Amino acid sequence: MSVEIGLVMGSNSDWEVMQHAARQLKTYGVAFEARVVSAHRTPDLLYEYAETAEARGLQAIIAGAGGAAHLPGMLAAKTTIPVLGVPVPSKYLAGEDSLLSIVQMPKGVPVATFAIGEAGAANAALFAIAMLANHNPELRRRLLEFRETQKNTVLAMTLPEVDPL
Ligand SMILES: Nc1c(C(=O)O)ncn1[C@@H]1O[C@H](COP(=O)(O)O)[C@@H](O)[C@H]1O
Repeated sequence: MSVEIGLVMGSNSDWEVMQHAARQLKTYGVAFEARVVSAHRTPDLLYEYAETAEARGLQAIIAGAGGAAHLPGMLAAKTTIPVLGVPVPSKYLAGEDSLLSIVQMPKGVPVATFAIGEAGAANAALFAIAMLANHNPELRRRLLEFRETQKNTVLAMTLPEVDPL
C-alpha cells in the first residue's frame, strides 16, 4: 500500500508524544511514514519534503513540534496538502509556546491545530483518518465502531459513594 499520511516531527525527542499519532494510524491500517524534519535545523530537507509530498501521494501531513514550532507552518507554506499541527509540550513553557507558534498562522496559510500533547497527537491522526474515510467506507465503519465503543465505556463509568460529613 502506498504511503498516505506523512508524520513528521522536529526532533526524535518529540516521539514520546507523536507515537500516539503513529499508533492510531497503525490501528486503522493507514500507511504512513514517520520522519524527523526540522524547519530550523534541516531547512533544505523541509523544503524537499514539502515539495515532493503531493507527487508521493500524501493526503495529509501531521507535523508535531515543540517550542518555536515553525515546522507545521513552514510545511503549509510550501504545499497545499492539509497540514495538521500538533503542539509538543516544551520543557520551560509546557507547550503553550508550541501551541501559539502553530495556531497563529497568517490568513492564507492554514494549519489545523490540535491540543497540546498526546491527545492532540492522537486526535490529529483520527482527523486524518476521518479525511481518508470520506472516500473509504471501511475506515468510516471502523471510526463509527470506535465511537460506539468509546460511548459504551463512558456509559459504564461509575463514581464512588461518599460518606456523610
Ligand atoms: N520546533 C522545532 C523545530 C521546527 O519547528 O522546525 N525543529 C525542532 N523543533 C523542536 O525543538 C524541540 C527540542 O528539540 P531537541 O530535543 O532535539 O533539542 C523539539 O520539541 C522539536 O520539535
